[in-house]
Amino acid sequence: MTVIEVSGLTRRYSGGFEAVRGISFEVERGEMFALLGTNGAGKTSTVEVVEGLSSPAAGSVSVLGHDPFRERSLVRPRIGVMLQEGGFPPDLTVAEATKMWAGTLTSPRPVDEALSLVDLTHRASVRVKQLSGGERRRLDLALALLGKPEVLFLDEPTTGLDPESRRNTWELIRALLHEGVTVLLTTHYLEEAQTLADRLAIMHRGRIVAQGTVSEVVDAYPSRISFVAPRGVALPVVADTDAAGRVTVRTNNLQETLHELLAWAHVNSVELSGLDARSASLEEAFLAIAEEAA
Ligand SMILES: Nc1ncnc2c1ncn2[C@@H]1O[C@H](COP(=O)(O)OP(=O)(O)OP(=O)(O)O)[C@@H](O)[C@H]1O
Repeated sequence: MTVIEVSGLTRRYSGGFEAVRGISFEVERGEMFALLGTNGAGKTSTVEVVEGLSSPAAGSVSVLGHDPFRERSLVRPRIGVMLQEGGFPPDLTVAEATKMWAGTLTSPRPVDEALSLVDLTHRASVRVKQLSGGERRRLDLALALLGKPEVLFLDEPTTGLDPESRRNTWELIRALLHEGVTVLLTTHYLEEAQTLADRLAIMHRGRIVAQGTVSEVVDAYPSRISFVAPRGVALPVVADTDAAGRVTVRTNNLQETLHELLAWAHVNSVELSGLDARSASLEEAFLAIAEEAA
């Protein structure tokens, strides 16, 4: 079932600037779709329209089968938005802020449950202003989850989190996806998208310049094999060697090239020290795409 459908979406600001220029993507139930892009690419401008905060200048958006702007009252209770800085009176405690937010919802989770999901139970009686940056981010997530949303909008959900909290948040998001929650993620943190997203789109200047599963996007970029070989040996493959003698081979067929190299090293008794072979990362693909697009 398609939960989010964006077709030919264009968003224009007063003054005529087109921040989003005819983009299309779909997100299925229980799937995470990540919107990535350079600064000013149009991610926030897109997400705001999908959340129903603004109407498109052209094209259409559907969330859970409804127009999120014109039928906002039907869509809003079923979505959760993780805001950047919830904007609560800083003197409220964590429990009070959560309770206050719960008061605006029709059938919220119990406050204790929402806080426990994000590991903030032990901080329930602390004032919001006394939380660390990472704890505040987790409170923002608790508030987004309070209404048991079917669709969750996450904007940089793990910024400022320490590695353990980040892992825990990823686990929580995975569990939500498993339960069938649909997630639209925007992030600059490419490892997060690579780890969690089923599919993603990379935006640049209002357009989608690459879209697909992580491997579809990444596979278009060469894998890399590197090692240090004894000086003077003639390698069986095309390679670059840096001043320190480290050899880098780029290939579109990692398995084949690696096999060829290892067979050659074996037959010729050549030691490839510090051997490392890896597919392109999402970060490398992103940088290459951003460079090409610019
Ligand atoms: N209210 C506005 N009026 C006019 N232009 C705007 C407005 N809001 C955003 N823009 C412009 O629209 C473009 C897209 O901005 P947007 O915030 O959607 O990008 P983004 O991809 O979310 O960027 P970032 O990664 O920096 O958060 C930018 O050029 C921005 O300056």
